[in-house]
Amino acid sequence: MAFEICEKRQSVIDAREHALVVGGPGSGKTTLALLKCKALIPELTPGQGIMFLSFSRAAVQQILRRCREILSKEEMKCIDVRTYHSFCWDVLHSHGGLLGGKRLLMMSPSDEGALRTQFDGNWTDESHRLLEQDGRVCFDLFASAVKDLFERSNHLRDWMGCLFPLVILDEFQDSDDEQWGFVRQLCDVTQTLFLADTEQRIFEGSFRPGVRADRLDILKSDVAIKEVDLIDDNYRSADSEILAYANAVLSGNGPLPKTSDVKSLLYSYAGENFRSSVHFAVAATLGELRKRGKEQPTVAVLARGNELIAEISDSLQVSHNFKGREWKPIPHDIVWDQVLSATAGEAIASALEFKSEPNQATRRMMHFKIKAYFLVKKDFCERYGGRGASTAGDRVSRFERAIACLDEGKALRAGSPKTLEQALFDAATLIGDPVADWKLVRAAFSSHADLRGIFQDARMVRLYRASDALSSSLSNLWVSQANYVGSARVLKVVLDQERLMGMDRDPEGVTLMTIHKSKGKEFDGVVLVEGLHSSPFFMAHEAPAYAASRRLLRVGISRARSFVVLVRPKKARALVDE
Ligand SMILES: Nc1ncnc2c1ncn2[C@@H]1O[C@H](COP(=O)(O)OP(=O)(O)OP(=O)(O)O)[C@@H](O)[C@H]1O
Repeated sequence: MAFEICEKRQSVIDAREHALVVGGPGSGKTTLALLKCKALIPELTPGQGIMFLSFSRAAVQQILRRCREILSKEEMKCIDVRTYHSFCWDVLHSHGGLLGGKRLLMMSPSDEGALRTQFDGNWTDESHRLLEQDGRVCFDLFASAVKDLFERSNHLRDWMGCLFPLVILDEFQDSDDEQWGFVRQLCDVTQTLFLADTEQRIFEGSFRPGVRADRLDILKSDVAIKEVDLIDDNYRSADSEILAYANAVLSGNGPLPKTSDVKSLLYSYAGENFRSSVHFAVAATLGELRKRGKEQPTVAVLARGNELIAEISDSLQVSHNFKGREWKPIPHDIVWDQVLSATAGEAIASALEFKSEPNQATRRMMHFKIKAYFLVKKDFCERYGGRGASTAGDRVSRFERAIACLDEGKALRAGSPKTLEQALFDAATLIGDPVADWKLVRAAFSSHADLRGIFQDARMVRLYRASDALSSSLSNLWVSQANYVGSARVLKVVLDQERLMGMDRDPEGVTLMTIHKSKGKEFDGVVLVEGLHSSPFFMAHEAPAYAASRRLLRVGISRARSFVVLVRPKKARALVDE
C-alpha cells in the first residue's frame, strides 16, 4: 500500500529528538509511527527493538493490523506492541525484586475487585500495603511500581533505553499520572514518539483517576519536544462527510452536514419498537455497505452501557418485523467488559467442575465463585456508576448464606443457589466436547433471574473452536481425568494471559460493544444506539455543553470508514444547536 508522505510526516520520520504527533481520528498517527519504525529498523543492533505502548487492547490490535500492512515479517520481529500494563508487568516480573527483595505476584483485576469491595478503609493505602508487605501488586499499581523501580535503579532504566532506542506512546492523552511517571523516566534515556488527540480523551474523571485534560501541556513543559500537527488530515473516511459530522457533534454547533453517509432512525417506544428498529438499522447498514462494494462488511453496533448492549444482542438473535418485512436474526460478536466477563467465566467454569464431578469441594467452590462474581459486579457498579450495586450486594449475601449452609451440612433454602444446583442436575450428561459442555452449563445460569448477569457477561468468553487456547486446555482436562476439575483455574490463566498480551480478534461481521471499547478500532459501518430509559447520548448530570458526551460520540461516529446510522428515541435531545 502506498502512503502519502508529506514534508511534516518526513520530518517526524527523520527526527532524532522526542516528537509529539497530534491529529484527529483517521489522520494517520499510527501509520506515521510505523513508517518511522520502518525507517529506524535497519539501524537497530542485535537485541534492540522498538517498544510501541498503547493504553487499550483495542488499540494494540489496531496497531498490529497496521503493522501487517506496513512492515515485513522480519521487520515485525523488531517491534514490540504492548499495553502499558503488559510492559509494566514484564518489568515488574523480572526486576520487581529490587523493590522489596521478594518476587512480585500479580493480582488480577477480578481478585482485586473482590478484595476491594470487602475492604473497609482506604483502598489506595491498602493496595500499597499489599505491594510492600506481601509482594502482591494490583493492576492499578503496575505503572507507579515501575516508576519507583526506574527511580531506584538507574541501571535498569538505562538498560531499557539501550534495549529500546525508540519508545512510541499511543493515545497519550489517555495516560494517567502513574503512566506518565515512568514514561517521563524513559524520556531521559531513549527517544520517544507521542501520539495524541486531545478530543479523543474519553477516560477522564471517574473512569480512570489521574487522566488529565492538560496531559499534553504537562508533557510539553517537562520535555523538549518537536510537535507536528496532522489535524487537517483524514484518511479513514476521506471521501465522506463522516468526520465533519462527528466534528459538528463535538462542537455542538449546527448545522450538521447533509450527507447520505450518516442516517438517523428514530423510534417511539422502548421494547418491541426499539428492538425492531435497531435490528432493521443493523440489517440496513450491512445492506448499504454491500451495495457500496464491501463483500464482507464490518459493522460496529455501539451504545454507552453494557445493559443496552445486552438488550441489542438479545434483539439481534430473533426475527423482527419492520417496515412490513421480516428481518432474520443477525449473527454477531460482543466485546464485553473483560473483568466482569472473566469472573462470570470463572463462575461457569466452576459449575462445569461441579457438574462433571459433584462433591462437597466442587459444590462449595461453585457457590464461592458465583459470590466472587457478585462482589466484582458490586465493585464495578460502585466504581463506574452503573445501577445495581445494592442488588449485587444482596446476591453476595445470598451466596454467602448458601456457603454457610454447606459448611454446616444443612440443605439449601429456596433461591438462586438451589435453583442453579437443580438446573445443573437436570441438564444432560456432559460429553467431553468443551464447546458443547460449556454451552450446556452456561444455559443452567439462565434458570434464575439472579444469575442472568453471569449468563450474559460470560458471553464474551470465547469457546468457539476446539483449537482455542481455552477449549484445548479444557479438552486436556477431560482427556486426562474424565472430568473438568481445574477448569476455573485454567480459564483464569488463559484470560489473564490474553488480557496482558492485548489479544483481541480482528473485528469480523457485526460486533457489539460500548463506545468506550470501540476506541482505536475501525469499521466499514457504525450503528450508534441511544436507549430510551438508559444509555443516553447526553448524560443528565453533565454541564449543558455536554463536552464529555460529545467527545465520546465523536469517537463512536468516527470509527466508520463509510456509513453510520444513529438510532435514537424520537424525543431525544438534538445533536447540535441549529
Ligand atoms: N499517509 C497516509 N497515506 C495514505 N493512507 C493513510 C496514511 N495514513 C493513514 N492512512 C490510512 O488511514 C486510515 C487511518 O490511519 P491511522 O489508523 O494511522 O489513523 P489514526 O490517526 O491513528 O486514527 P485514530 O486516532 O482514529 O485511531 C488507515 O486505513 C490508514 O491505512
